[in-house]
Amino acid sequence: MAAPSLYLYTYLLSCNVITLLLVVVPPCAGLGLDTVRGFLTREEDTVVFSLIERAKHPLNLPAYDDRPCFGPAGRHGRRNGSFVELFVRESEQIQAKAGRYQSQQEVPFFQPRVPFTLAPPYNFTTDLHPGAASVNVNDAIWGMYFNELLPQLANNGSDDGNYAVTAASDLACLQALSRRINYGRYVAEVKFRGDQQRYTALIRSKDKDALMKLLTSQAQEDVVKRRVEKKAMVFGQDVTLNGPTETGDDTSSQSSFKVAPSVVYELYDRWVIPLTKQVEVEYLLHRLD
Ligand SMILES: C=C(O[C@@H]1C=C(C(=O)O)C=C[C@H]1O)C(=O)O
Repeated sequence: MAAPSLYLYTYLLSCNVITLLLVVVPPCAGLGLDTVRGFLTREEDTVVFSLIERAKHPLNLPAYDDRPCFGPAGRHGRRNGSFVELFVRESEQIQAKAGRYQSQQEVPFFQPRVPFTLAPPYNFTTDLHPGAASVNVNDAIWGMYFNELLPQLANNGSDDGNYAVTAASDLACLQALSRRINYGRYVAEVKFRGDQQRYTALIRSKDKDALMKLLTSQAQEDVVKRRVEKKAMVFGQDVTLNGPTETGDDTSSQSSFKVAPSVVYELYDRWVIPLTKQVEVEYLLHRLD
């Protein structure tokens, strides 16, 4: 049985067919720049809606206190992070058990402690290079979300004690942002496959600046920022059956939208796009591992 395949292999190799196949056919066809950009465009909807949801609630500061007056005490009587941290950690555990992180598109903020047992296994596609697949910037996303974005997002109402609902909204925002930003791994994979020679040279010389320059498209970034600002205007209107929508034409003030479109623009400008590009560079640096 083995002999014919060995002969065939030797014959194909001698014709350089295998080498040709390996070079011309990428290991996972079907992933292209249009496809990955289409994914990012759809993710914008999820990000904007999650921000609109969180903006319904007041800040609810006690939920973010590292020494909360509620929640289980940790070992030696020490508190185990804030209520929100606990909420995210435990929610991720059940989602890990249900298989969420079997997909490479999903990256948890905390290491899952439990095996995936709740659902039948699914054969997720593995488009990423194994040596680079674990690259992510979830720590930076966590800090940015709580320190920079949330204070601009939450409404000005007083504490309503509804911490579980507030934390669930935070989790939705964090997961949407994480999926969007860490999807930079897929974008980088596509760009690498599209220009292997140039990327390989820069990866070998570990030239981060040149990699950043090569993967950047300023025109695309401008489109993305203007589009998310517009989505915040369109999705953030009050819809009524009588006459035109009550708010939301381009001349309305920022405060008449559920989330200020300028906050969404700035979020993408200062954080989402730069962090996505950071993921792309980090991924590429491990692309030949
Ligand atoms: C994601 C891409 O790579 C970079 C990052 C972008 C983004 O985060 O939206 C947009 C353009 C590029 O500078 C891309 O080319 O689409």
